[in-house]
Amino acid sequence: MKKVLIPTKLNAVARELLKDSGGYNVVHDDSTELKELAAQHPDTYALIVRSDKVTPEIIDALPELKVIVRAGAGYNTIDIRYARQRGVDVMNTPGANANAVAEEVVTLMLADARHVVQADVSTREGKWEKKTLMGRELTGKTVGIVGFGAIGRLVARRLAGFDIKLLTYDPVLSEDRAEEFGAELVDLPTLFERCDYISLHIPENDDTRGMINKDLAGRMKEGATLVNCARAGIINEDDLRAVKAEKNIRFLNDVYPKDAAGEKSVADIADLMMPHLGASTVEANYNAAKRAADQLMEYDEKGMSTYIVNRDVPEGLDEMYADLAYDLAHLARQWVGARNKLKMIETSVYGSLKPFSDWMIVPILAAVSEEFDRSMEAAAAREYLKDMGIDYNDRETDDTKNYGNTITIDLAANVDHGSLRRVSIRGTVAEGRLMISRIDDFDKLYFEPEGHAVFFRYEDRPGVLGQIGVALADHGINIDDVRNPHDESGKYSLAIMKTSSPVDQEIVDRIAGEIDAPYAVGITF
Ligand SMILES: NC(=O)c1ccc[n+]([C@@H]2O[C@H](COP(=O)([O-])OP(=O)(O)OC[C@H]3O[C@@H](n4cnc5c(N)ncnc54)[C@H](O)[C@@H]3O)[C@@H](O)[C@H]2O)c1
Ligand SMILES: O=C(O)CC[C@@H](O)C(=O)O
Repeated sequence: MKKVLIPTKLNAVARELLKDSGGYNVVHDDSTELKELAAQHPDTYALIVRSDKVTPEIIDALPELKVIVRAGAGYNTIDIRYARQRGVDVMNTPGANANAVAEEVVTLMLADARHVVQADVSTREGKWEKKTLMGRELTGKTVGIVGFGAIGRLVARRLAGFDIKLLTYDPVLSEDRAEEFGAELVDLPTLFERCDYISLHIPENDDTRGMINKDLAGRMKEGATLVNCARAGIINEDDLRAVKAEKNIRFLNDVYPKDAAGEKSVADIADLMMPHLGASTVEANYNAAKRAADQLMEYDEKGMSTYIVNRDVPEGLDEMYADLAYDLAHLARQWVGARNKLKMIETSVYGSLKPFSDWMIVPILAAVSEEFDRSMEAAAAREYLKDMGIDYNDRETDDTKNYGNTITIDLAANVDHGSLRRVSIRGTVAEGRLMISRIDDFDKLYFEPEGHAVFFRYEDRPGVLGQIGVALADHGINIDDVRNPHDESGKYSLAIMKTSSPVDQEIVDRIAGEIDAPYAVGITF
């Protein structure tokens, strides 16, 4: 029998279903540390967790481990890359607790608007504070939802009865799809400027960490409310602190860097705090537990699952080419504007990579969309593209061009006033290194996508490189490497500089303004 370890408070339905199937020996213990349990049960085959941290040490302590099931949505607590290295599949149960979170968001908004917590305390104290506890109504307000996935969409539906004006921002959402939910798709700054309530429903990852910064918080309306029932890391706490008092912002919070008792660093700026209770309803706990058990049994029956979030590259493909596709798409996404709505992806895959051209959409989509992970499947990627209204074309290629094993990725995204911004980037692997060989008309670049870099495309004239160098130096940024090719017409130049540290897009945009460069990107590979 396969041993399943459930080291967390999870509805007993998971344990019962697995036991009843006759194929599993289940250890369900929510009072012992995971580290200790791992030492006691080294023969564990499957681990079912909630927000428990699954580190390389835990994975190493379980040599028989084949699968980890996250009974929930966010899997930022699991080292999925290390799990892959160890041949361990990781699954989540997306959507199983979405309604619980959506209801928590509405609860927090209403509780704060009507001072429920203070009113209870003061009335119990014998006070009668009708004047100071004057509330506000949610009805008719403008609400912005950042991240229009399972939870974001449910928040929209649950709030519909309040006749709100709904705005949303999600880089992979089409206008039509947003409209189906009665939402207007806007860019992030607009959402922050126009909304009375803003609710965050995005995953925490390398791209979203610290995303809610001083610039965005500073755009909020006087007295507006920010709700975070997603992950703590997506808000730059100090930036929010800096603008909160000045703008009289309300901040309602469910999530923290660590899921544990003790002082909370946000306590001084949060107006309402919950101990990560978003998914903590009887119903959600049941749904997530049942889904975890069902998915595990289905995985064992079929030997695979569409819920795996850390799938590997296909057999026969050198993983470096998957990394190449990812890096090319990552740069292309910044080039067309990371926040602009993506409309089209086209690829040309040459040489021995051709058999994998279909699959390449996986790392490409992972690079351009936060919602997609490199471990997901190509079929899911195509489904996703359809859902998001993104055209995808894997072009016929002609090997007489002698491009060797190269990949070209073209992206197009909507910019302001409905026009499209396009870019075409080609790359290869040479001498065991990733190489970007072409960006639009700038050929033979042989630039290694590694570390931090800035790109400026401008009309060629003397002195521009110096200007960029001085501007970067003003911010304490050193230049490690410079390329400065001309395009085919000789009219435009591309300044590519590797830098000693990351360069904020804000600084890049400022320099771009100074040197009149319409295309300017700061990137970390
Ligand atoms: N408080 C809780 O208890 C609780 C419970 C469940 C989930 N969560 C958190 O909420 C997150 C969202 O959950 P979900 O089930 O809706 O996930 P989901 O994958 O269905 O939706 C996430 C959405 O965010 C969008 N997105 C990604 N990056 C973005 C960005 N930079 N800007 C705007 N949108 C972006 C994606 O395109 C996607 O549509 C989870 O990742 C998890 O961290 C918290
Ligand atoms: O399991 C929990 O209680 C929290 C889960 C939630 O944050 C999730 O990402 O699904």
